[in-house]
Amino acid sequence: MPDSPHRPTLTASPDGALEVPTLEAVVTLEGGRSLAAPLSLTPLVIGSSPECDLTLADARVSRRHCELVLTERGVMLKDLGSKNGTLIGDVRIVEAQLAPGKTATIGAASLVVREAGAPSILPLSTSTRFGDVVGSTLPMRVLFARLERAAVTQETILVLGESGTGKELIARGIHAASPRRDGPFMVFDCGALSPNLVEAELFGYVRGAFTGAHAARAGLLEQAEGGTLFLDEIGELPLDLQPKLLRALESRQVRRLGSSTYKGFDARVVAATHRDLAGRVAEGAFREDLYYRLAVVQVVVPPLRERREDIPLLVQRFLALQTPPLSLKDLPPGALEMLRSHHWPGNVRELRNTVARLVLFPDLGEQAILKRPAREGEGPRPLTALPLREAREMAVEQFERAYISEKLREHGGNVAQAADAMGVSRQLVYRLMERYGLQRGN
Ligand SMILES: Nc1ncnc2c1ncn2[C@@H]1O[C@H](COP(=O)(O)OP(=O)(O)OP(=O)(O)O)[C@@H](O)[C@H]1O
Repeated sequence: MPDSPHRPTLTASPDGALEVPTLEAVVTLEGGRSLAAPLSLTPLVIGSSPECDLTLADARVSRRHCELVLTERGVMLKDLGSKNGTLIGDVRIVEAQLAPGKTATIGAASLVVREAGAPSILPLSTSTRFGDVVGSTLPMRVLFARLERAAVTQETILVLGESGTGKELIARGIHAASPRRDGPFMVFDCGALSPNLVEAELFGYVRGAFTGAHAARAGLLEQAEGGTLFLDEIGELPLDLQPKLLRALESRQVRRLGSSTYKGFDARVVAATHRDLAGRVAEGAFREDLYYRLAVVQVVVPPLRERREDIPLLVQRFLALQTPPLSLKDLPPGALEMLRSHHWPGNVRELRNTVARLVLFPDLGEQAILKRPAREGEGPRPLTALPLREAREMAVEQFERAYISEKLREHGGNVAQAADAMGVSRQLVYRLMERYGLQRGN
């Protein structure tokens, strides 16, 4: 099929559906052989690693070299920090539009996008929110439509997306939109505890099951009876516990630690991770059978930089939550533009914190975005200007940042030792370091 003369983008039809052009990425290798893969709303990763969507056996191609994704702005090509770069013409790009017919170069291979059939139609939510999750861009409304349908069922849902994109908020939204809304909503971070504690926490134990088990205790699967259990960072679940969780999900029964009998439970599981779980399966770090069991419905939350048009709506929401409620006109001049143009590696969480800082310190300007420890004088007094929930979250963040920095310093930057001293897993420390922009030497 010939390349379309127009730029292929996503278009919403008046009846609330999204028309998605059917496109494929075609890579032509040095010897003339070509490989093709379909493009969708989720990124297509190209690289030399076998877990990529398109694998190129070329020494000049990095393991995860670049990715292509269909957006409202057209097909976007993004370099993933490759060693030898992704080029359009002679220009090494970080992120650029790849119009049909234009050629990009990766190692010795060329990459083009072409139409591969009639457009398909995806359901699109008519709402710009799902629970407390707000978003008006097309990928978010496609996501909301899937969530609306899946929430009312009993199916397990796997939520994928970078840190701070709102995965936990989505899980809360699923619970609130489900027939289980009057039951409990419980959260468990699979990477926060040491492996033996994870098992006791999830499955429970009988009295005397281990030293310190003075009384029997129900695990979270039982505690979430009639409600929803949100398993955050499921990718960190220790490998040896994975068959046990799979068995529990399939049989709807748990066996407490130290017990020989199984007991039924009635909790719906929503799991999330910021990791590429399929990649973890390929590496052997996550069991394939559990992955498929969890991903009965799989949704991907796009990073904020891929839906910048949502920024004003999100900012509006965070301002409206202030006491007294504020609006966009209360922001310092130029602030919205500055917020729109930032890259947001910490996604919506970083945006929310930046808005809170701008409200507290309107003179900060661009500095409001910088990740830095709180300055002298940015203590408890101004936090009272925020609503309780946000003030509490900011206080916790300030505390965690200072606490982790201090522990890392005490242990000469050794994450394993610092994690031991804090009584948490190494993965959690790495995650928090990433969240707060901390380095071992900070
Ligand atoms: N679309 C959204 N609308 C409104 N608030 C949002 C949205 N997305 C995220 N937030 C807010 O951003 C913050 C981070 O969201 P959340 O904790 O759900 O992210 P996450 O993806 O689970 O992060 P992590 O992977 O680090 O656990 C929360 O305060 C949440 O309320």
